[in-house]
Amino acid sequence: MSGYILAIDQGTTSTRAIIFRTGENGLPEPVQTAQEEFPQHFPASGLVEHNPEDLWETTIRTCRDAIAAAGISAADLAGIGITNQRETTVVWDKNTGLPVHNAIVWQDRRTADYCDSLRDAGLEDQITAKTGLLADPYFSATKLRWILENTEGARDKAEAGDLLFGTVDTFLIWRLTGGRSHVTDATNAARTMLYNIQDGCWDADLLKLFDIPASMLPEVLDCAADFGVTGPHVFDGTPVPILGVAGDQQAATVGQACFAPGMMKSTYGTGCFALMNTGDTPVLSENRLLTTIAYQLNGKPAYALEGSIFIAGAVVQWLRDGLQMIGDATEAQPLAESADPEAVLTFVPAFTGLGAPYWNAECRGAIFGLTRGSGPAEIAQAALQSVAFQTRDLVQAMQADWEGAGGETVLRVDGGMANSDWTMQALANQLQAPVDRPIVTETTALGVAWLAGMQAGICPGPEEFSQTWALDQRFEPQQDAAGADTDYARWQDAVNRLIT
Ligand SMILES: Nc1ncnc2c1ncn2[C@@H]1O[C@H](COP(=O)(O)OP(=O)(O)O)[C@@H](O)[C@H]1O
Ligand SMILES: O=P(O)(O)OC[C@H](O)CO
Repeated sequence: MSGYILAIDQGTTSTRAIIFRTGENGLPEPVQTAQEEFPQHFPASGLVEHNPEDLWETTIRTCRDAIAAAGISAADLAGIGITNQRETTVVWDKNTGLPVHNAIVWQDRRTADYCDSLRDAGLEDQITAKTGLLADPYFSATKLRWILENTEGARDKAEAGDLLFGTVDTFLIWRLTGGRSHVTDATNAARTMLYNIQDGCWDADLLKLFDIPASMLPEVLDCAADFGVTGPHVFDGTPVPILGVAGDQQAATVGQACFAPGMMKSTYGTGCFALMNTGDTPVLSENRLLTTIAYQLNGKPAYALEGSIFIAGAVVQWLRDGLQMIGDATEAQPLAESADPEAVLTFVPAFTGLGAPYWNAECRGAIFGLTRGSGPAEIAQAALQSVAFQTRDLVQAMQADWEGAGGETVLRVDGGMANSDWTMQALANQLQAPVDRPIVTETTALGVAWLAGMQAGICPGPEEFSQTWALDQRFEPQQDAAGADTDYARWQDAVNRLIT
């Protein structure tokens, strides 16, 4: 059966709407994309906010633009899939529909001191056992608590049942359905630090710990489910069902067809997120990785180990916007290739601290080894190489954590920065393992389009879908292991200097 699916990918720096057409083989193929960047707000060092109205308006505009550009109408859509930047926290008044504060973005570190106090009080182990996460400002719970504590009148309104909480998927669905659906999926819930991934429910102890009224929380559904139907305000009166939802990194895991335990993907967008499927058992990390839900179908969660790096493509954005060394992200690679081969700069892009496996919220970025000869090319090369070193940190931690990660590791890559061949080659060199880039690198949107298509009955099940995954290019290691280790030791030394 064929049909059209609209995938909404609400990311950290831009919103995309992509129309997929599902052909006879069941593979949703992208036919049109509309994309809009929106403003980032940095009220102070380490603070990152989005205006929720920007998230909503770019969503609506890109959806309408993509539908028009594809030459179809909303009535042709079998369903909508939504994937989103995770953890970012929105609180709104259910009576007015208006947010009470800007969205606090996943990168925001304002609750670092509070997280330190949780650790000092010995509460991190309990949090990890229940949620698979660490006591870090990254996750929604402490951001939500901060909004209730610091926004005038919010606590009282929340206690009275007037405020709703959501990650970005939930906020968009609430708006799309005209306030009729207050829902999320298990993958987004798993990033809040309020959801018990072992028991599959909001955790009463954690709600008490963070002082969050249960009435604020959305209902948690599978990734392929009936999330609601768009109201008449969205597509000129045509109702379209929302049938698939997953956090963007989990959607990419699905889009990369990492359905078997041991399969791993890494997505290079603003940050970098590596997820390894560990099957139906949550593997608790001993190396400061996260345990999360990769996807949940028919009430059954598949778990993953996750390594989260806060700055990957964002380092290229900094070369472009901060240093104005390049005019476009695609110029980073040719610039890096022109670097002096003898230069050994080491760039630790800890602009908002370091994520896995270090979890240091206070440290900030640094470039080591600068000489009079260091210029834009050498800095660009070190910036791209930092992504390879950070991924090696994660992959090594996964291998140490779980025996299922042994054997030959093949990393499937995607996201904007995966388009840089130089970076992907540096990655294969550091991992001493192949790196596979698929033809469709819009895996995030693909994953959620497939989830929605499966729920609509126009896409096949996981097995058939995984057979449609197609390789664009495999990067094999070209550097010997000793050389790669020497480079990596330089990185480790640089990180140690920053965090000790
Ligand atoms: N050819 C390229 N080389 C290096 N970095 C790139 C390239 N193309 C895109 N990027 C980087 O990838 C990121 C965009 O990727 P994308 O997957 O759209 O991210 P997000 O969903 O986080 O907004 C940007 O940070 C950009 O700097
Ligand atoms: O917007 P992205 O693609 O950088 O993804 C953000 C992550 O979901 C944050 O956990």
